[in-house]
Amino acid sequence: MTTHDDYLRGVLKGDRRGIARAITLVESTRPDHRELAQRLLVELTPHAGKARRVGVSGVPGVGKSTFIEALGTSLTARGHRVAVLAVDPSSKRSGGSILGDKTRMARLSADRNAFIRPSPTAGTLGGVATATREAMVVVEAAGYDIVLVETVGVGQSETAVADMVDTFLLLTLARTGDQLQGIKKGVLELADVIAVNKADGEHEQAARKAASELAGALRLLRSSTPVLTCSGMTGAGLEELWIQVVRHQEGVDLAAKRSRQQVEWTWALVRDRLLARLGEKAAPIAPAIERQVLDGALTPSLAADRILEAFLPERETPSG
Ligand SMILES: Nc1nc2c(ncn2[C@@H]2O[C@H](COP(=O)(O)OP(=O)(O)OP(=O)(O)O)[C@@H](O)[C@H]2O)c(=O)[nH]1
Repeated sequence: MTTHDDYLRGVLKGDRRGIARAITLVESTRPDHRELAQRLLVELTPHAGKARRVGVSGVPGVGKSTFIEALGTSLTARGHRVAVLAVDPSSKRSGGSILGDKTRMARLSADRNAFIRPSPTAGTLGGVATATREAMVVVEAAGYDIVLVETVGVGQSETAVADMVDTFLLLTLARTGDQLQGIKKGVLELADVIAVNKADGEHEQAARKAASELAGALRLLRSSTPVLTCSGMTGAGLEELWIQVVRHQEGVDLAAKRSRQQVEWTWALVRDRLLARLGEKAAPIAPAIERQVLDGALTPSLAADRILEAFLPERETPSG
């Protein structure tokens, strides 16, 4: 049986197998594992926090794997240690699109200064995001000084990733017509740096034009988010892009941003767990109450009180 000290030593030694085992532990939902994981995280935390944390987002097909492989190898070539984590609540880990999948980043996964971990499969976004945040503590304590967190450009996972990184990078593609139309507005607000990817060969001109249009549109929105072009395939623009990432981090109060993220994360966990427990407690009475609402015997407001009464020992609900 692996003890607390084994996990701790494995991670601090920076040994890949030890890191992988510790991440498996923090991803586990078994109560005894959770307890061991939290003890481990408390001890690892003082060793963590020294990495640059960068989120990488973009719709499927934008070229994230190729991009991360190219950026990651250029960073390890400059002496960095790069960890790639992922948040993809839909991942099944058996075929299909699994973020952070090693087979999609063959060069980087063979690089001894890189560590790639696919998205945990815990199910809910909250669960997956929590496991990834905890994995970030593990890889940082193990000495990785750059953490790239990949996410799919769909659903709420981008917000979850933006909440755990210092800089959120949005990859997009050149499109004809209105550049903003193809990008969800909320995601634009999350982005600290935007890059029009696949700016190579015959696409290069279109990518440049798209980037300048997008920059113009952002200026109208009073945003100063830098917009660049790059190519994961040729490596063009990656150096300038990394300069912008570093510049962004130098321009914000990182300590304050991370403190805010920790507190927000705490409350997000409270909400998640409260809802989960409420769901468990309410499960036996829920069908009957729902039926009464549908029959008109209960108003939704009274029904909500009934459900909360099953959860709270005494009537402490804020409503009426
Ligand atoms: N021309 C060009 N093609 C690229 C570039 N990057 C990726 N591609 C191609 O675009 C397709 C998708 O690239 P992937 O790197 O797998 O990325 P993705 O589709 O975002 O996929 P996931 O990482 O699975 O989300 C592949 O056919 C790549 O060969 C690039 O910089 N230039």
